[in-house]
Amino acid sequence: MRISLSAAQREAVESLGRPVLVTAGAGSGKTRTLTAKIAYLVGDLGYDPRRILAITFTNKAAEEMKSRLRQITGRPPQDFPWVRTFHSACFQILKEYCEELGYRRPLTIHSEYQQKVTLKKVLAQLDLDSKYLAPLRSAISRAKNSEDPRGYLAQANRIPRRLEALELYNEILAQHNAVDFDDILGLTRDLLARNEAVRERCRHLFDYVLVDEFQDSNAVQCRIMDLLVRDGNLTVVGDDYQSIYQFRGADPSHFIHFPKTYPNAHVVRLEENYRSTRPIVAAAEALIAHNAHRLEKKCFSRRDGEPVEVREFLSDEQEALWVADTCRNLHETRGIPLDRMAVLYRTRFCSMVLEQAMRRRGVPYKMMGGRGFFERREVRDLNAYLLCAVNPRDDVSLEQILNVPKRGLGTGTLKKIFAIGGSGTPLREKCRRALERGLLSKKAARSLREFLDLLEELRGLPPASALQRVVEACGYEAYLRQISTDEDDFTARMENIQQMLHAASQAPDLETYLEECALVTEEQDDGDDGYGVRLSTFHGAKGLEFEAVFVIGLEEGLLPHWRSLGASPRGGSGVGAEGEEDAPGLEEERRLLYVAMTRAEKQLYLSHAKARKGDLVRPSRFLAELPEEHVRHRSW
Ligand SMILES: Nc1ncnc2c1ncn2[C@@H]1O[C@H](COP(=O)(O)OP(=O)(O)OP(=O)(O)O)[C@@H](O)[C@H]1O
Repeated sequence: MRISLSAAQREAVESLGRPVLVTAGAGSGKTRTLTAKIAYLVGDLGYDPRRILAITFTNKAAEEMKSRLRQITGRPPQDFPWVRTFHSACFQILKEYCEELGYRRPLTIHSEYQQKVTLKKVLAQLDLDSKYLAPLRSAISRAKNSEDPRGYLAQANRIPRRLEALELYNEILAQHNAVDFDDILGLTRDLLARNEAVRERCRHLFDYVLVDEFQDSNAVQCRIMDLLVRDGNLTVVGDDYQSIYQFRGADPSHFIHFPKTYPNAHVVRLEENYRSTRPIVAAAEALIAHNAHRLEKKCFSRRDGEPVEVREFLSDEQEALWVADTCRNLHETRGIPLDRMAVLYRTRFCSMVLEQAMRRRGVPYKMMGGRGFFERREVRDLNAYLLCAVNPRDDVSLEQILNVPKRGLGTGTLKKIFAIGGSGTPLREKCRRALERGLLSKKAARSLREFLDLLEELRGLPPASALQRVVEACGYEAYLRQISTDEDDFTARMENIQQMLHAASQAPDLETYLEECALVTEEQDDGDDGYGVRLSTFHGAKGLEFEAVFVIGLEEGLLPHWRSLGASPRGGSGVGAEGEEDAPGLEEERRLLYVAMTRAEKQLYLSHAKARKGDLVRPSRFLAELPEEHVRHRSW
């Protein structure tokens, strides 16, 4: 099968022999072009698909790309082992060479939960208030994604003793023979940069490198890419207008300066938008033109359509009811399926009023980006058993399940166990010593012995059997009944376990299963399934498209968000006269609105209320930047 391509898309596909930068607008077929290029390399030019590294933004996008490649080339997904996210690709390298960095095999990845538990311990050891947990976690994450982590952290002066905290945190990770999500990139960069033999071996793994969503790459990712590419065999694709992860360290300047970094680069522009109508594209273009930092391109659409509608409401409740009514109306009068409509908002709290309105009006809806699957309690608990089986030094996981479900190890018993040995003694060892020394009651000792034996037994089992064994041996179902709020909650949790069993049955061994879990932990659950209007944050809607889109809450303080401007919640102190605001922050907020607007194919509604959460608010300044000829204003 061949994909039909425009002349510009074909130019991007067939350009070889030097680095290619595809700078493209929203809905211009970026992913389509990248997939077509891989198919071209493999099908037309005879490249070995196993030697093509193609980086996607999410694991889901990697799966979609492989399934698309199967349709086009007829080759199964396992023929494309290097279609992966940056983290997943780097972890393949890191786990192979981890001994060079002083780790043992298997190297494990600490999840968000494990990271938080460890950081709480760090704060306690340094006598720091627990209020520093969130700021410390994000500062460490950003530091690890920068070129100079200690230098970066030194500036985060809101957090006392932060450099010591970083050191202690890294020490604990090393004791657990684990890395965190951000280390995966930083350590791979260090490995490739400092170890010439490893670098050469890794560079010769790939004949061609492609990167999707390049605008959201950070400094470390760009450096890794640079270290892996040979002979200019590189194509990056992206849209700097859609860079919305600066708060996480992404830096669109790598994209913007690509032609400077690679002076022989071939730049291809994809400017035709195949998704949205002309008024939508024109409105989004006019908005983004207010950003000073961007690569020039002229996006257009050939499809006619209705103007973008801007609505004003008295309150957020009124806005939400109108959205619910209009969704129903669009469904009944125009036949638009509810799951082809989306309501998008800047921050999560906006969804509460919306959900109430949807329920009142009986409009089915589906929240996107809820708690990630792997962060749910039952999933976390059961995986912790497997983590302990694989890594006897994973104290965080062991502590988590030592008495879950309850196995008669009371607080007194646990205290005795924890007191054995020094802080460097692994918890598993402490448990063993407690048994040897006969410190526990008969009942507690029997229970602990059974628990440790179970962990040993799990080691040798295939992943699905290991999970099943934990559920049975620990009476996990009965435990879930106790903690579930009602029958529906219990059923949902049991379904999650079924889902885990299915995922586990696809993995060849425990290590691979756990690695895959850890690598998707950071991704949001996208709520693909189920019928109903999609409710999502702007960030969660990245890459998606809907026939009708409602962008709500276009008010100062919410968009641009006060935090992005360095202001206070009510817009008071912090922001001075115009020009004093944080310009990069403001530009990122504008890009966020650009992303939200360009999700719409045919209908786009932008709305704001005069009062939100009971506070009086002003319309967003971005509304005044939209072109009058493509906008229709309506008030309540
Ligand atoms: N040459 C083409 N002919 C017809 N339709 C196309 C063409 N290229 C892309 N499309 C369609 O345009 C829509 C947008 O494509 P795609 O999702 O790949 O764009 P994108 O650039 O990744 O979008 P965004 O960055 O906004 O998420 C899709 O529905 C796709 O099928």
